[in-house]
Parts: sequence; C-alpha cells; structure tokens
Amino acid sequence: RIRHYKWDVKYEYKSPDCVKKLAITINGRSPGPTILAQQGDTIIVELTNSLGMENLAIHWHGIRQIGTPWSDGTEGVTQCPILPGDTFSYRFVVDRPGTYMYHAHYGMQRQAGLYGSIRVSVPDGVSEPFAYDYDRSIILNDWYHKSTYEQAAGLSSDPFVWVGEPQSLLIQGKGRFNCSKLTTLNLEPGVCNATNPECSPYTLTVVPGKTYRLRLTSITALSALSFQIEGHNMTVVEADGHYVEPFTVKNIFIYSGETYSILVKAEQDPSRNYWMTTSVVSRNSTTPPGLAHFNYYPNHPQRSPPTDPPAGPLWDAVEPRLAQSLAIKARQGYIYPPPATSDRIIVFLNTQNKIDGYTRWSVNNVSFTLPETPYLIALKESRGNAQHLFDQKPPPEGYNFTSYDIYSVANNTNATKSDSIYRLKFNTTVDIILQNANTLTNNNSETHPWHLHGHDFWVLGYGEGKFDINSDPARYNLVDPIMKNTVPVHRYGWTALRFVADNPGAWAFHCHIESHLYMGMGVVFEEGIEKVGKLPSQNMGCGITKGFWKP
Ligand SMILES: O=C1O[C@H]([C@@H](O)CO)C(O)=C1O
Repeated sequence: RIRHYKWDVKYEYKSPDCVKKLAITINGRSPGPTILAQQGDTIIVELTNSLGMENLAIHWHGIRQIGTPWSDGTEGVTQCPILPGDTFSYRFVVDRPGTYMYHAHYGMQRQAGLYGSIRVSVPDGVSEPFAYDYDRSIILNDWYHKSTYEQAAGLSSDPFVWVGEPQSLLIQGKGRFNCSKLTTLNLEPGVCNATNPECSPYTLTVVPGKTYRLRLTSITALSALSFQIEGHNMTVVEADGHYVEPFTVKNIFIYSGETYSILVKAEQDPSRNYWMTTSVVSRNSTTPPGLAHFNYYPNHPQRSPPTDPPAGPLWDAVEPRLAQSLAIKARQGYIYPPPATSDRIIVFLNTQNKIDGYTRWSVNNVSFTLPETPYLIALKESRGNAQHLFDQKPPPEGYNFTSYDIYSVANNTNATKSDSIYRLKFNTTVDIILQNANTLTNNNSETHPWHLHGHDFWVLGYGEGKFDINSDPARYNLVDPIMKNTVPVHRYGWTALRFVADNPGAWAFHCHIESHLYMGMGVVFEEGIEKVGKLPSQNMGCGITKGFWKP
C-alpha cells in the first residue's frame, strides 16, 4: 500500500510551554502529523519548504532505507538541502513494524520543532507477542526559548557560548514554563501566557481496567530523560523496533533518538487523575520536570491530580541507568543472533576538544565536518572526481590505548577537523566500541546517545572505565542482544556494538545531541556504493553537481 503525504513546512508562532516563540511546523503543527503505516507500505512525503529563508531536510529515524539511501534525509551526507520554495519527494518502504520518528537533519533545525512519530504496525493476520487494548504515541522533547540561530552562532564562536540547559520539557508537544521567571528574556506583554490552551497539559485518557501500549520517543536536543507515571508500573516490550524480553520498571530512562513501547494497565483508584512526568538525568540541569495527566475516564482531563508530581530519579545516579541498559534483551522467539565474530573492530574515543580556539567534540581526535558535496553524490556522481571532494585519508581506527587517560582533561592539541569517512567492505561484520572520556571540565564525563543511520546494530555490552580489547569481548552478550539504532554511552564507560555492512549507501553515525553533532561528534560510513542505483536528480544541485546543469 502507498501512503501519500503532502507536507508544508514553515515558521509559525507557537507557545508549546506558554512562551511565544517561532517554531517550525508541518501543516501548522509541531509535533508534526504521525505517520501511521503497516509493514511493507511505501511512504511518500512530498515536502514543500516554505521556511522562506532556510534550507531543509528530514530524516526518517529508524527506517533503514534499504535500496533508497537517497531518501535518508541527511543533508550533506545523502542529499543537498531542500531550498526555500522547493518541493522534495521522499519515498521509502517501512519494512519492519515498530516505533520510529522523523525529524529535521539540517543544521540544528530539529530543535526548532520539526519532528513527529512514525508507527508501523504488523501486517494483517500477524500478532504481536503481547496484548494491549489501545496504542498511543508520546514524544518527549526539551525546549529552548532562544532561536536555533543564536544557539548555533554561540557554539561556533570563540569565545564559545554554550546553549545551556533547556527552559522546558515537553510531553507530546506541551510543557509549562513558569511565567514569573520570564524577567530578563523578553518583556513584551503576552509573550508568556499561562492560560494559552496550547500549553495546557497533555492528557492521556484511560479507561479503568484497560491496558495501554505507550510508544515513547525521545527527540530531545540535549537532555537524557526519565519518564514515570505516578502509581503505575510499566512493562518494557519494544525498543527501536525490536521486541524486548519484558521487564517491569517504575521509571524508564530514555535518551535522545531512542523509542520504547511500554505497557501500562489502568488499575489504580479510578476516581482521580495521576501525573505523568519526565525529568532530566545525567546533567545537573535547571530544567523543571515536564508534567502531563494520566486521566482516568470519566474524570475531567484537566483536573490536577491531588498529589504532588513524583520526583524523578537522582540526576547523577549512574547505576540505575546502566542497570536498565543491561536489562534490555531481545525477546525469546524473536532473537536475531549476531555473527559470532567480526571482520573489523573500530574504537571511537569520544572527547571534547579545543581546535584553533573553538570548542569541538571529536572521535579519535578528529572532529567531523560536512563536505560541500554530499557523500552519496560525491561517491556516485562525481564523474571520477571523488578524491577532490572530501579528505581521502582514512580516519583513525582507535586511539592511543596505553597512554590515554580517560579520567583526565585531555591535552589533545593534535586534534583536527576532517570530512574523511570510514569505508566498509560490503557485507562484512563491524564492531564499534564507543569509549567515553573526560570532557574539558575536570571530573566530568557526559552521556552520549549514538545513532546509526541505515542499520540496526546488536548491543553487545556496556562497561565502566576503559574498554580492554583483551578481556572485555569475553563479556559480550552473543546470545540474546537487543538490536537498536540508538544507544547511550554512559559516563566514563564504553558501549560495544556489532552490525553488518549490508546496506549500500553512505550513512551517518553520530551523537544525537543536537549541539554535539553540530560541534563535530559524528562519523560517516560508506559501504557497497557501487551497488547504489541511480540517484534522483532532486538530491543534487549543490557542491559539484551545481556545474552539471546546462541550459
Ligand atoms: O558541549 C558541551 O559544552 C558544555 C560544556 O562542556 C562547556 O561549556 C556542555 O555541557 C556540553 O555538553
């Protein structure tokens, strides 16, 4: 079946947390429309850029784009940006059931509000390994009052201006900023309006006794989150489109770019409402929790619960977060075991660096920059000129394991910027070890959610401290590891992944924190480029392809 959408993308004033701000909308909405599809459907999104003065690209996060690498929507990697006024047609197949998302992948545009849910159901006649009565999508997000322009300019300035903590957390696009705190930012009357219906709390109405599948998606710019429903347990059943061996928790940790399905039964006292809350973990954040109503029918949806919202977990407790990461296993009966060995092991040391006075993030001391010609085009359509279009020197496969101290501020004066890429032999098995380290601040290491385009990977293991190639692989879970497309690397820890390079194209792999990617925290993989079909001409028009057009 073909599902055809026509989307118009523009800036509009919105008040998602009661504070009026320019937000990017799709057909007037942020979050944008939910894509509802069935496994095997073809999705066509005809996207018109009505932003007026800004380019655009949309990434379909979690969709592998098998056979359509040009529809991945990653500006600079798989396509030229969509220019103001232009219409671009994304076409791809949703080949697996599960919970996914879409969002802007141009500059730091995602955090201006361009995002939404993708929900792919199983084909008719196929049943899922768990039961529920109702299915709902909930997107968690953080929200800044400053514009993307101010933030991006600060990040690429010397002296560096950090974006800081977000002002609000949004649950399904709604939050609530305390207007009395809006003193210095903007004093125009009407800028903060606590009675604006746009920022009335999100409510999920439940029928007593019924079970709800909540598809949680985090699309935060910065924050790692905990999500909890007062007085209710939740059973985790899906992660990034893969069934999880069920486990029950009181709160779930979710990192930017991840999705989870949880089952919640409405089995508490039905005479009242309950809080759903989300709060920041892993950063000592000033951002207040986001609040929503878990509304037992027939109570009024906007009636506040009689209790105080439950406090989330302590922001700096790493143990429970690591424990959740370790608890996520593939569901019995749905295990796709990884190949027993790999052909190549690449270690990615994550560091914060100063390069020419600018604050950057690096992988193995190389900070990523995008080339003028997107890689897919450079590799496919450069007519023999690819070597001039990006740095051909292969980027490093690891770091100096013996001498590098991950617990100290690095003296990485040798760090560089580069647009070189990792070229993977087609159909080989690749292991990636994400190694965390200290930032430029003493005694500080941050959590980074890494997202891979075009593939799912097996999560083989997590550990604390420095990964040891001689002993740690013995701890890998090769029996029932979950497959995901986004995974956290915890502070001062490592995360080991395995994937098969079987999807012809050029694929980004990066930290899903918007500012960190902007500051260079990513890499690109190429595999099987010779198997990629002819690129649609709509992907071109920048870099070397500018010269292809003849009147
Ligand atoms: O990239 C970042 O920069 C700041 C800080 O390290 C320097 O101000 C921060 O918290 C980040 O995550």
